[in-house]
Amino acid sequence: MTESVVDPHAWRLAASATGLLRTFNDAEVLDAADVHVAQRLCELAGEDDPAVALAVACAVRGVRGGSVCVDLVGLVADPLLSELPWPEPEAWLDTVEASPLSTGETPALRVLAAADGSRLLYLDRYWREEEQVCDDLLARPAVDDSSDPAPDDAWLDDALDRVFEREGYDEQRAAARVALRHRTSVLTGGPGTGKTTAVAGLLALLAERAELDGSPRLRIALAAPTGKAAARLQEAVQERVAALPAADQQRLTGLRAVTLHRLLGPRPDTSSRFRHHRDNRLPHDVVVVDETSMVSLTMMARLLEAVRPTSRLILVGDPFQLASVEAGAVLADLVDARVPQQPFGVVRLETSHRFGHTIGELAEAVRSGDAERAVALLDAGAEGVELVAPGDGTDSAVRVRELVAPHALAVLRAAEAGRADEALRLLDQQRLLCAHREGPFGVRHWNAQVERWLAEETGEPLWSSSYAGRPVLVTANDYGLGVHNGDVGVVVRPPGDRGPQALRAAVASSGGRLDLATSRLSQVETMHALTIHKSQGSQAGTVVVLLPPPESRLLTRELFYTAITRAVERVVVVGSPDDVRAAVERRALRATGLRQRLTQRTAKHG
Ligand SMILES: Nc1ncnc2c1ncn2[C@@H]1O[C@H](COP(=O)(O)OP(=O)(O)OP(=O)(O)O)[C@@H](O)[C@H]1O
Repeated sequence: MTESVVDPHAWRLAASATGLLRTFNDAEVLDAADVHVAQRLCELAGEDDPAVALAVACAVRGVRGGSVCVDLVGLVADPLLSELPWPEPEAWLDTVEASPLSTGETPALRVLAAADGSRLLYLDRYWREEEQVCDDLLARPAVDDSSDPAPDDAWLDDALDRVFEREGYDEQRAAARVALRHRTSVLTGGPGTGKTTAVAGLLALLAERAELDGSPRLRIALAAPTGKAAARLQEAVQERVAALPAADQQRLTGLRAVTLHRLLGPRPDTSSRFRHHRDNRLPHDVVVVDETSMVSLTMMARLLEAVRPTSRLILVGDPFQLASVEAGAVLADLVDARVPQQPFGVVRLETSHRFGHTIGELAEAVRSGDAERAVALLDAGAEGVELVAPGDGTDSAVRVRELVAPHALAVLRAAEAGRADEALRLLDQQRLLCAHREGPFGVRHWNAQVERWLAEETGEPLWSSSYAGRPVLVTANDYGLGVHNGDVGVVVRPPGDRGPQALRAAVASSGGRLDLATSRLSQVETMHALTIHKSQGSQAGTVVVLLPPPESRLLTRELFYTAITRAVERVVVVGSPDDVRAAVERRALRATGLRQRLTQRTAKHG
């Protein structure tokens, strides 16, 4: 074994940092990148006050963590950071507001004075994008102000009964009524609450309404932030549409889902602008966006400027799941904004139709932050949930092996025998999820561990990194091959062929099973274990979640909720009750000002 000679923290140290920036960089509150951006901006504006440089660095740090702004007063009050020599926050903000960085012709810093008296500090780009999202949302007319006829009640009752079964679909019927009344609607709900079913029914109603009005056939866009999510949306919508009466199916033929990037039209010269924008709007009458929690502020700004004000925009998602990789939490902001004038409709579907009762209760306890209830449910070990805690009589590692190794072995046996469909089906029966990539609780460690177990069980070492039975996760879209980032597959030995070159990859793509030479799939990772982030949007029969110890800052309530809600039938949490409590109590909250802006602006005009 060779020791790593690279200090993992070295890249975080900014050699040029002095004074306050140095202190905060040494304390690992600021990264080298935060320091460098702050130094550069201050230099350009001729600002030499170290407190202003610290404020800029904190704003950059916020964006790195997914926030679009920073509440300096809240940051100073953070008990974990209380040892640091913070400036007095209110005076600090006054200094920042008076700085040439804020007062210049093209200010780099902006401060939003919220109605609750707080002041939020922004880098200019995010301030403008948030302002634009707020403006564009409020500029979209509510349906009642348009020339559309209000949906006639008698027609609507009949139509709702036709597209949603009479029994058990009241939530969806109510959601469709709200969405029909608004140009912009936000349709939220946890996993399996029937959001896609509601969307399919709603589209059928809109298509029929257009026909009754003598309008041309509706142009409908279906989009999602990632290729995988778009593929799932298409599959789910097609499935739900196929369950509608024939006339509705006719009106909704040929629906295709694409990524938001594709919808907006990528441009070869820039990755931040698109072919469709304010002066070249999208042609669609209805735009449905799924997995909206994963849409960043920047992407939402691009979308809203491209959608025609008169078209319908339906934003679908679960605001409690992980937010976008880039900064912003637009869906959560829209749901939480207290907007008196209702410029958009917000509906939440509550009843999950996917998983067992106890998983639903556990998910709800985690979502609402009730750590003791979550621990009690897991401890009771009722139908569908199990806690594997250290020191409860069984060795956790033994229990994890009991759960994981037979499943990996079953996949391997099917793959060795060339039974690709069976191997893929088995793969979806179970997932091992980790919060981390590296370290003893990380994906890399557990992938190697499962491979060791497989070698022990079969008595044959796995000589190569590609072997029959290797589960793989596709990590990049390849439109030529028809695979998407997030698709899963298994390496399979074709029946009767023992040659080492013969291995094929069976991939479960949205268009069905693909059979590819393993050499053509370059962007894949072994998937005996998967990060919770990458599992977002997928499901498995049983989910085994490995909790890191409480001091891990990665495992948050939102991450834990996402992990649990991947399970259809059973959740096994491996960790102590204290690990569970720590996960439920730690929030991945993002600072944004959109809800304040929306509330303030609608109150002003109300
Ligand atoms: N009201 C209902 N009564 C019974 N089953 C329903 C109802 N609504 C939806 N379902 C079923 O529940 C499952 C999940 O529905 P759907 O895919 O519409 O949910 P979703 O919220 O879009 O899920 P996802 O978590 O994938 O976003 C489907 O099998 C669907 O047929």
